Amino acid sequence: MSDSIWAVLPAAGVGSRMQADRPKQYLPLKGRFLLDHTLECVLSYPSIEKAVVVLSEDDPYWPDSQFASHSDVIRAEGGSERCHSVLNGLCALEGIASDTDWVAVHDIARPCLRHSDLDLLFDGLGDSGAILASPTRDTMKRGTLQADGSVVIDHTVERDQLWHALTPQVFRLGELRTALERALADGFEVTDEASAIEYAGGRPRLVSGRADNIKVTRPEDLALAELFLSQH
Ligand SMILES: Nc1ccn([C@@H]2O[C@H](COP(=O)(O)OP(=O)(O)OP(=O)(O)O)[C@@H](O)[C@H]2O)c(=O)n1
Ligand SMILES: C[C@](O)(CO)[C@H](O)COP(=O)(O)O
Repeated sequence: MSDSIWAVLPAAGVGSRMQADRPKQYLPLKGRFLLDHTLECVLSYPSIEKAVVVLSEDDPYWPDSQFASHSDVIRAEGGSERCHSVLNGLCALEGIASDTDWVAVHDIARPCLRHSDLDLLFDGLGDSGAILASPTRDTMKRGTLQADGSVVIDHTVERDQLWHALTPQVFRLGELRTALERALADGFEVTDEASAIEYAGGRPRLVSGRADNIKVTRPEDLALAELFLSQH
């Protein structure tokens, strides 16, 4: 790829679903912070120039990261939701990166990413960018919440071409920043970068990636991440 590639790593979440005593990105995983595994993968990928790590303003753990003083790490301040943190991260690249450069947004909470998947992703970029994704393996149901708090099946979702959106998600820096700003200004809910690009009329590609590129979200995910990392 001729254009430069930059990374933005949203890492300002509180990890409430993890029910831990600290944000999940700072939980121990194979002898180091979970986020240090993610940073090692991203910063060791030759084509990535620098990584913007988006941290909570009051993050007390970061100075103990192995990458706290790394020369290819740029810090940015997190926002109230993931999309705001990502936008802050994109803005931190202004004056450093060109609007036509590629930016790869990757959840810090996905430590099992492999370089082989990054190769596939960057080789598979379309004009509107691309995201790593994994085809659903299970029958998918749409539920309806009942008055008594139970959930009943409303219908079975057509499974053909149904994918789990993963990260990294890769777009042109200026295009993504503009799409995010517009979606947020319009009050459109943005849970991943592709949804903002879609809202702006873009049609990002889905690049099939490994299903073990999990986002550590719930307590049981940590042991799974440890198993997957042991297979690297
Ligand atoms: N305001 C926020 C919220 C989330 N994130 C980051 O976005 C990624 C995906 O979000 P998620 O898995 O939901 O993390 P949390 O928001 O921390 O988890 P929870 O929803 O359980 O609180 C994580 O790397 C998280 O650190 C962020 O940078 N800024
Ligand atoms: C970006 C993402 O990881 C793609 O699946 C997901 O949307 C993040 O959602 P979260 O609720 O912020 O974890």
